[in-house]
Amino acid sequence: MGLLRRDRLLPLLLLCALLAADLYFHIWPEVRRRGGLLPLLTVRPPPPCPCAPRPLAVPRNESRPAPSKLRRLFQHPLHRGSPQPPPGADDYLLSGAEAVRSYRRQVGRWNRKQKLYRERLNLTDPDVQAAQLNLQANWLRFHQEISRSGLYPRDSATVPKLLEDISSFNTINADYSQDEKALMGTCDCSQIVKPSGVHLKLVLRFQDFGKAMFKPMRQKREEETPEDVFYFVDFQRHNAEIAAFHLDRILDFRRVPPVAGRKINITQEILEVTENEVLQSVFFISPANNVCFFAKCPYMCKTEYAVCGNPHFLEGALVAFLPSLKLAPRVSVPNPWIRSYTFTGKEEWEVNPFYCNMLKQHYPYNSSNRLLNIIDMAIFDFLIGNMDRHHYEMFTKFEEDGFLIHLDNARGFGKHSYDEISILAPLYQCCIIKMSTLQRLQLLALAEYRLSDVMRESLLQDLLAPVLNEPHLLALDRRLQKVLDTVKNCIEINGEKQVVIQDSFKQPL
Ligand SMILES: Nc1ncnc2c1ncn2[C@@H]1O[C@H](COP(=O)(O)OP(=O)(O)OP(=O)(O)O)[C@@H](O)[C@H]1O
Ligand SMILES: [Mn+2]
Repeated sequence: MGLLRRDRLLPLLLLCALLAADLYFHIWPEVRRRGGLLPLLTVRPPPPCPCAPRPLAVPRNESRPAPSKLRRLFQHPLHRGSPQPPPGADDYLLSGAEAVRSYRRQVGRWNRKQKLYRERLNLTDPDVQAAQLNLQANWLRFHQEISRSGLYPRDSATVPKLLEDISSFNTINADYSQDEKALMGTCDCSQIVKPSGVHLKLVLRFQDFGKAMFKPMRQKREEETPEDVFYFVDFQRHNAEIAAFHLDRILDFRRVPPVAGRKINITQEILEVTENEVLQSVFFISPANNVCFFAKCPYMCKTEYAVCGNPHFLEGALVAFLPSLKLAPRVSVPNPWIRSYTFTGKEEWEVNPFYCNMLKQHYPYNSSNRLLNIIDMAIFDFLIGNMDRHHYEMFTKFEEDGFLIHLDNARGFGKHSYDEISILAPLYQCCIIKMSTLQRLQLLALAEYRLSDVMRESLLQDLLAPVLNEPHLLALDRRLQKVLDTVKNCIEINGEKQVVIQDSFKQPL
């Protein structure tokens, strides 16, 4: 036998043949295409020619990212609005000291409860540490920065960090939300703004003691809501929650709490951290070996209402939690343009062409910014295609003229090929709009700041990008044009002075 045995020689020959084939079919054509071997080895710039024109100030560079339309939009004077005085102590939702005291007590209660729970189950994991309140935590800053002007300041440095936290932090607890507990009779219902329908949403608590509402994926981005589905039985869409937050920020409303998308390991981040036995009991393994959980509800608890990981990971939206109702009470107000939640019913606004005139006679729509705020909300809902705005919430601290909180946008972005014009009823029936809103909408209709472009760019920041598919993005431009046409119509009939309302004196900070 020589140095190479036959059984070793064969693979070696095969390798040589493969290398030769690669050389012949791939490398050599490339060498020829580039004009010989030399350029492959040394890529030298051509010598400068003294007679050549000087390069332009901004040389064309393929790798340079396109200039950010979003950044330019946020810097535009019309988008920024007129300068406002900085908020005073009374303009903030929370008193800093009181909030910290309350959260400290909450952390103390949590640690005591944890200790009892662990003792009861004889759990002796040495790694478990008591929770601490970090005064620099982004969720706490977010709460402290809520003011009369909105849920966060215009140039908030906290929001991007908070989004990062909720899209990456480990959870230390998972539970049903208070409104779902109310349905099951396990909490004080008087504290609940509105007991709600049963969906698969959960409240997750993170390692820094912050909380977020988790709304899991129920419908893929590419699916459109079928024509025959009523809006009130339509799915909740996690991507709609994310996109609505970005749109709200682009419109500078700042009335939607920060939302981030994320893939959650439902076994580790929910099942293994929850102490709620009911929640533990709704987990199961599907025939395809995926971990799933279903909605626990008083009437229909079927596996058809389940969501599943793949096998553990499930996409969802995480909505940053607002301060508790105890710390910052909120009221829930029925939307005057509420829809009938039956198959055949009609509400008064649908049959009475003078509905707005009638409404304007009555508190609170007779003497405040409230009607203008409702119209902002209608424009927002029309853009996202949300017909499910039955109520809106407000912080009681900010009284009549406070901003409306646009919670729950999960029924938006259902149909991209259809525009539900009746969502704009508040606008075309009242024919008024805030000047600041109109100016921002007009900016977003210009090619330099096109709404679909800034939305596409903004949504790229999310882990679940692309959050919206192209048809939904393009629908935004089409709908924006319809809003502007509606305003134009109003102006033609009533005159600009009647329609476009200077709101800067009341415009939040
Ligand atoms: N980010 C949040 N922070 C604090 N509370 C919240 C938050 N999001 C929602 N809630 C509370 O939970 C309630 C239900 O939330 P949401 O509407 O998003 O869920 P839902 O399952 O669609 O409920 P519904 O059937 O009432 O529409 C809200 O009315 C609100 O009081
Ligand atoms: Mn809802």
